[in-house]
Amino acid sequence: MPLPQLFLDKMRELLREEYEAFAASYDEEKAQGLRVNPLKASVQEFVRIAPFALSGVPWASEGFYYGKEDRPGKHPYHEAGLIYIQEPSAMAVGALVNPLPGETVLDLCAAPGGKTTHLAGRMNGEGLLVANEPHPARAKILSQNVERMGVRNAVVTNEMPDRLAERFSVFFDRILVDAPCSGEGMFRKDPDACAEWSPDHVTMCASRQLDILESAARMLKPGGRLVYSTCTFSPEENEGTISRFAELHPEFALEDAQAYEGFDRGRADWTSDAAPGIGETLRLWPHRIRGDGHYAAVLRKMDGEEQPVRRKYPKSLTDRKALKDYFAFAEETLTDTPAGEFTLFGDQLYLLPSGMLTLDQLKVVRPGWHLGTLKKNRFEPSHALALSLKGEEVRNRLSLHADSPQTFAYLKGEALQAEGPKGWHLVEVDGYSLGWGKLAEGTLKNHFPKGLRWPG
Ligand SMILES: C[S@@+](CC[C@H](N)C(=O)[O-])C[C@H]1O[C@@H](n2cnc3c(N)ncnc32)[C@H](O)[C@@H]1O
Repeated sequence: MPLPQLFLDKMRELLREEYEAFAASYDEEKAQGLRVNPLKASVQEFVRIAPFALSGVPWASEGFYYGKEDRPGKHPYHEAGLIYIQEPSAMAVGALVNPLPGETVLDLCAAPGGKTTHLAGRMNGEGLLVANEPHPARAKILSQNVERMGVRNAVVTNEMPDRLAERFSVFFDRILVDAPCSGEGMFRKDPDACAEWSPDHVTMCASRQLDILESAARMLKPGGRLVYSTCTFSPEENEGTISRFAELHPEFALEDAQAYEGFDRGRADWTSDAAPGIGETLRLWPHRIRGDGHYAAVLRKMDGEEQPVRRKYPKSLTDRKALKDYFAFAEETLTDTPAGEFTLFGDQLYLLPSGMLTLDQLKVVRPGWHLGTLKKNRFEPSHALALSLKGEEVRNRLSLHADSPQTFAYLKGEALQAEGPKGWHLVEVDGYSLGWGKLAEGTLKNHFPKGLRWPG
């Protein structure tokens, strides 16, 4: 699709002598990236077993470029949640948020989950991660990715930012606003962004970004870190949005966003009344690095009110009778029973991450770690539970190799022949959990979810 002429004219004016190199980058092959999921495997472990031509992405320790011939998205390791396919520049953002285990973190515009799963990996299952996405269908995909990556401590909500801000005022240590934008950096892969582009659309995006940041500001604790990012070049949505926000919020200061070779800085001369520190923000250009276009700013909330309201925490489910079948399953199948604050959504049983507030009256896709379904007189474990378990946490497992025909048969939904005790078995690929099977009389009934099965 041809690029909008008004866009090209504007870029020519901004970039001057660099414009030709920039324009030529749209005809070059896109850099392909994947990120290793440390909840499943260490980077060293993955590099040892991966059948791909990998080379490191300099700005993210978990990130790699892969070869032209590689198809990591179609490998069993992808189903096992060992990897997330992510555009390399996008990995710079999660690295800037850099949450620590135990912190309270919000990803406000999170679908499909590239950055959320990056943050979850760095949190190592400790603390609370709220991943929000207002678009319902996209929120569902976000939740599926959170599950595939075996994340235990995430809640997925489907709300507008201002609704979340009412509940979570002054609550988070770190917030990421990976804002909806005009997507100029994605024109190569997203023809819709290209077709939708207009100067008015850029203006509308900038105004929406400011609204989203306004809600984020209300939810951040004093001392907390706010990271703002876009995948567009327009100064209105980058230096412009951040400068307007800084004008309205003197309690926020821009901090130095760590730059790597080839990264550029935000341009004070590309917006009116540039915020002090706009030169500490980052611009990633496709003609300067191996990756798409991005912008990122790191802000710190220097002061502000402390926790203003009485918090409402969820009522815990104490009905041991309702949980009886779950505990029986766990005792029989797992070496250690996951426990804590349980909650039921219909017949679906979840464990809430610790420190979570009540989710009453909010739209929630996933209130925590999905354990499974309470059926009549029995408990059926979820796929999410399988993917979050390590082999040693399960009594019975069926270990397969990535290139074994049995692995592909399992992924297609076929039953497998197997020996062992009757009951639930964790199916693993090279030691990484892939899903459940239920064994009886030498046949392992396939519980790999129907919607995820590979074509036969
Ligand atoms: C750039 S994408 C996020 C990509 C995501 N962070 C990732 O790494 O996979 C922006 C997201 O913001 C969502 N969005 C649209 N309007 C929004 C709003 N008013 N508030 C919050 N998010 C919004 C879009 O549906 C989209 O999923």
